[in-house]
Amino acid sequence: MENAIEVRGLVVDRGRRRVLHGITCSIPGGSVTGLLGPSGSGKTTLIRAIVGVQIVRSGEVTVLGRPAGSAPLRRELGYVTQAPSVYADLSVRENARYFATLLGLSAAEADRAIADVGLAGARHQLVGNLSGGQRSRASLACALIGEPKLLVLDEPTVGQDPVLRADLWSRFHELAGAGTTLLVSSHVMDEAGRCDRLLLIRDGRLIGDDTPAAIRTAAGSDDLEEAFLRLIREREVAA
Ligand SMILES: Nc1ncnc2c1ncn2[C@@H]1O[C@H](COP(=O)(O)OP(=O)(O)OP(=O)(O)O)[C@@H](O)[C@H]1O
Repeated sequence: MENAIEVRGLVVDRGRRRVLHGITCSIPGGSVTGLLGPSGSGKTTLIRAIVGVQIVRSGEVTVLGRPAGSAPLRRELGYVTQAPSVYADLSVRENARYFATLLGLSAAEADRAIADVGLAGARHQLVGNLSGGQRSRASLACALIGEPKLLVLDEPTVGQDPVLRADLWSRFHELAGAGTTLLVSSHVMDEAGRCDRLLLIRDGRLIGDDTPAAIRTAAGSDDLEEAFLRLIREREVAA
């Protein structure tokens, strides 16, 4: 399958610190790729470079065949940040309909996205009165409107209960089955096994880029958390 994202030699400095040290990876189209790593390892920075809002020191990021951040990508890409980006003083439905209108889409598209994230029952509630997990889902619904070709989700399952998390992951795979590419960051290792591919990042360097099965085999552990730790130790020994 063709790659939806190509990252070559990406170096990013934030403040006075180098936070990405020459990342190179490819993300195949129509797949769910997990971006896993500890807090502060550079996941959000890599995501920001992919969505085109990060100043980069050097390297190249190509998204759907165009340089990251190019204007035509705006309609092709849905980005959900860690902080929900919805209006607190509007209802779930008003938010979704507002985003649909911006894209020239119908109210029905907005309602479908709300149902997709399991918020149909709360559609008339003000976003400001929702729980944190519901607010994240409202944000996700707005990103789903218009069926973007690429969905970049920064920790979308934080604060969700196990049933909803499972539902969201099923939805991600349905979307991928229909051709959407998803890049999903998480620091929850039990979610890693749900991805088609994994990018493991630590201290701004990629230490794994493969399927969960291949990462388990390479590290000699069925447990992905343990496999990740072994990969870290191997690199420390080699350094
Ligand atoms: N605006 C900024 N100015 C300076 N340094 C920053 C800035 N934003 C992030 N950093 C630093 O860049 C590094 C990578 O941060 P990043 O947010 O990409 O990590 P992360 O893996 O997404 O973490 P988390 O899982 O906690 O969200 C961290 O060391 C962080 O302190």
